[in-house]
Amino acid sequence: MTSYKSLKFLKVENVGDFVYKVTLNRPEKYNALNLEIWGEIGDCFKLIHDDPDCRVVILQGEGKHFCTGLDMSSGSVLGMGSSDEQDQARKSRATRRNVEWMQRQFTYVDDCSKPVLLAIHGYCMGAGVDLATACDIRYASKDAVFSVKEVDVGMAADIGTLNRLPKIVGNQSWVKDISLSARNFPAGEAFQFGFLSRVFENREEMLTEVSKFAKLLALKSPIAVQGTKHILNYSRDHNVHDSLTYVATWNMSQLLTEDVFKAGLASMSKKPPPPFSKL
Ligand SMILES: CCC/C=C/C=C/C(=O)SCCNC(=O)CCNC(=O)[C@H](O)C(C)(C)COP(=O)(O)OP(=O)(O)OC[C@H]1O[C@@H](n2cnc3c(N)ncnc32)[C@H](O)[C@@H]1OP(=O)(O)O
Repeated sequence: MTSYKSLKFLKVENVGDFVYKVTLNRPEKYNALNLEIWGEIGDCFKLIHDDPDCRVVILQGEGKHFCTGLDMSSGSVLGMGSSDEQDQARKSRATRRNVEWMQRQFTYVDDCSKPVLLAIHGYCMGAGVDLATACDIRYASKDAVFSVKEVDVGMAADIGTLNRLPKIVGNQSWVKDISLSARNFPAGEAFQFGFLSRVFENREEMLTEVSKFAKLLALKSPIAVQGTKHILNYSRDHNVHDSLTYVATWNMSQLLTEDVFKAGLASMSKKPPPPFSKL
């Protein structure tokens, strides 16, 4: 069974106060994603999903860059699981399975019950952008450079960017501009179009501020925070009517939490929130 300690390319730290820090840890390759690290991302966020000691995650990259995308030296990712003896249809099915597996690993981040705050520095390319779109809140330092690089390596991006990014920024024209051209664009532009929440002068300042924000979220009711992420994701993927029906049903049970009373009392008396039970 996977544990945090068994992960080779991801460093997972419980930094206290219910905050976990997850670091892509392959700095000598600028955190390029081979299949092992790809799978570890999924394994890690599956664990975090049910971990009562974690209420908020900070995701970052070790070294000079956050992530330069797919590991271009790891051979044909797409051919995995197929053999020369197979006919074309069977080979194609294997390709489909591989792409879906890769998509799933990032979807574990999107579906993770805990909010994932992403701190980007340096390059964020290709699969790095795919991963970023699966996170809940994105920050970057001024030095960050982005590229939806896939067109320049001969493919349509298929791990999330083309699916999630338009919903994040709500601007098809800009998404097509950056995705068709595969051009580099700076953090300021990513902020301007709504991909980032904030841009910081440097990485150090970003990590300090993101840690403060993570601690703030972790002090709040986990029932309320996790419910809010879940409902926002649901409403992103459904129409307003269905989403209203869903949140009414969700809150049939979740409004019965003791947290409503505890948080409400603290809020009314202008006191800091009380400690909430683990979830
Ligand atoms: C079904 C598939 C679904 C997934 C699709 C995903 C697609 C994508 O992610 S597209 C984007 C792919 N990434 C790239 O094309 C970037 C490739 N890297 C570069 O262009 C340069 O490394 C870069 C401009 C980022 C930096 O250049 P610089 O001169 O500063 O450094 P380098 O000497 O090139 O790199 C340092 C070492 O890191 C290795 N490396 C960096 N990125 C990758 C990568 N993506 N894949 C494999 N290796 C990478 C680089 O080879 C150097 O290693 P070494 O030679 O051992 O020192």
